[in-house]
Amino acid sequence: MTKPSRQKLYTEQDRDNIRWFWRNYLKDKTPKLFLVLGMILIQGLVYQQFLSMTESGLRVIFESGQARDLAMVCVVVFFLFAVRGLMSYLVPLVAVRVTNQAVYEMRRDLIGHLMALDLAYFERTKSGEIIQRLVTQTQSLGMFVGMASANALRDAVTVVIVSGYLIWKNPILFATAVVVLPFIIWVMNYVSDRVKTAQGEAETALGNYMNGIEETVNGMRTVKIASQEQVEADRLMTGTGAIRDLMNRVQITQALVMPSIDLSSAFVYVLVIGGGGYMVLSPDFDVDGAGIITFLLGMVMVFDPARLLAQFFGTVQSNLVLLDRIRNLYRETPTIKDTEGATADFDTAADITLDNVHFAYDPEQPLFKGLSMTFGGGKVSAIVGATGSGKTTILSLLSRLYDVEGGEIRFGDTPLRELQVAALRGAFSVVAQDIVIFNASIWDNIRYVNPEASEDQIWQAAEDAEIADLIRQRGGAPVGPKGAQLSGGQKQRIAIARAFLRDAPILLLDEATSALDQATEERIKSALDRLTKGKTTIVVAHRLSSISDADRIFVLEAGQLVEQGQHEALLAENGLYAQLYKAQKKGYDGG
Ligand SMILES: Nc1ncnc2c1ncn2[C@@H]1O[C@H](COP(=O)(O)OP(=O)(O)OP(=O)(O)O)[C@@H](O)[C@H]1O
Repeated sequence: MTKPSRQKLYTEQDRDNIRWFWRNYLKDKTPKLFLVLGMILIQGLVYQQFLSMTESGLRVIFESGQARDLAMVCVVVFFLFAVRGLMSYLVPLVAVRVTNQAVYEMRRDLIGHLMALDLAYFERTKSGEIIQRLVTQTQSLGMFVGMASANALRDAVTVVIVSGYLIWKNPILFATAVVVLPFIIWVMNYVSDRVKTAQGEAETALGNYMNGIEETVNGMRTVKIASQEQVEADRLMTGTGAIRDLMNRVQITQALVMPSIDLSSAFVYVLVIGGGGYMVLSPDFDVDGAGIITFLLGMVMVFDPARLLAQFFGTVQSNLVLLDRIRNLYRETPTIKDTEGATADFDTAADITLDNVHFAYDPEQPLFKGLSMTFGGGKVSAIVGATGSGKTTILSLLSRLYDVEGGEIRFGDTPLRELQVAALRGAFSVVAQDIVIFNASIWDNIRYVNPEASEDQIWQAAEDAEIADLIRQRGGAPVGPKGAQLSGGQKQRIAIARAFLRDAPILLLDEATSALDQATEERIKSALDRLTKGKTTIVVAHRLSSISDADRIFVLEAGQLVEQGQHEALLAENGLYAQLYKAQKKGYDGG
């Protein structure tokens, strides 16, 4: 039976992550890092010189030398510490810039990478997790790399230089003093190991917690109407509790470091005083009182940085976890991107054909198993069908929010995959079901799709979408997060105004007028007719009366095209379309 293997402290993955971090965020800062290193070396040397001066000073005292010599020693010691003080100021000054620049670059790259990822990634990843990476994890990691590492390096240099000096002065005494080293190493290993596991769990818990906050805040309307405030509060509190327990675990484990070091230092001092005292008293050793006092002082100087260094190694593990989490995001790669030789040049007025298209969100439940249909260029096509039949998905496939898994979509003769993604999407105006409204003025919300548009063009788009009066009323007031201060119909009119303003050659209208009252819909319809003129338009609508004059109507049922044709012909066929139409008509007539 094999022993369960202990988690390795530095896995190959960690090493790879560190190399990646170095290459991307530190390598170009090498001159600054060398500057920091140089200043840190000076700090270490100051301690060594201080020890040597102290020993001389003590000898002056013990061996009743000149008071002038003593004054000289005092001046030099003061000067040495002034130099160390200056370095202590300059090191963070440089290190802070390195840190903040690294955080900035990390965030810049993460944002860039995030923007390139497929929509599918955002549909399966909790937003809390993304926020956490962009906000807290990058910050902590940057702080660690910049400040914490500079401090650790200073401590390490101090430990090495002062220890080196002590070994040179008295190797036997030094050897006696370091017998506690294996114990310290064991404690550090134990702590690091546990911290690493707990930190990983704590990060996950924190991500869930942030996500919970996001969901609750966004869903506050539903939460309140359903009187679920307590349930939501409890859910968040469960997350908070988990974080508290995990952070306790991390920090309590880390707290083991200090007492073990204190205890070890006590051991060391006793050994040095006992052993050193014996050496002074014994004629076999050439050691005097000044030498021993200086040695003890040296040990004190080593212990503090050693203790900080030990603590630092505790935090290395948690930061390796953070580094891996951030790196993980880069392991997500976009699949929807320009293929080699992709063209921006295609006939936007051509027929759009779905040829034997296969697609599944979930491999277990394929949605389209060989769907074929052609949307006439410059014509109005409508897609109807029961909810969940795949109407919106067709629109998403046309704009390559997802890729088809089989078959092909073509614009004229050009396959969709051979088009540059940006050029393809630039050819569409979309009024989607889930309208995204930003917390800015209505005006800015409309302009979003075409920042270059002139004031007149924006007013015209607003007039066409019947939202101009509201702009005049509200002025520049922001509309609340996600447009919370607007009605559903007002949001829809902003979306329609955007479509007017964008004026792209292909128009996708997904339930574009569903939230409007019949009177407004009628008014907007004539504007929409103007908008769709000469454009390839694809309309998804539940209200069949709104699409009855479409050039072609496609009827979908569970991902399959069951009927197609014009309104009158479909009614005459007396199939699914006729059934849906009659049912709706009966509903409207109140019969
Ligand atoms: N992002 C997604 N991830 C997984 N499944 C999805 C996703 N979007 C839609 N689906 C599923 O795919 C099917 C088709 O969805 P689609 O939105 O295309 O339907 P629809 O006909 O537009 O419906 P509705 O009329 O309700 O808007 C549904 O069963 C839906 O649950």
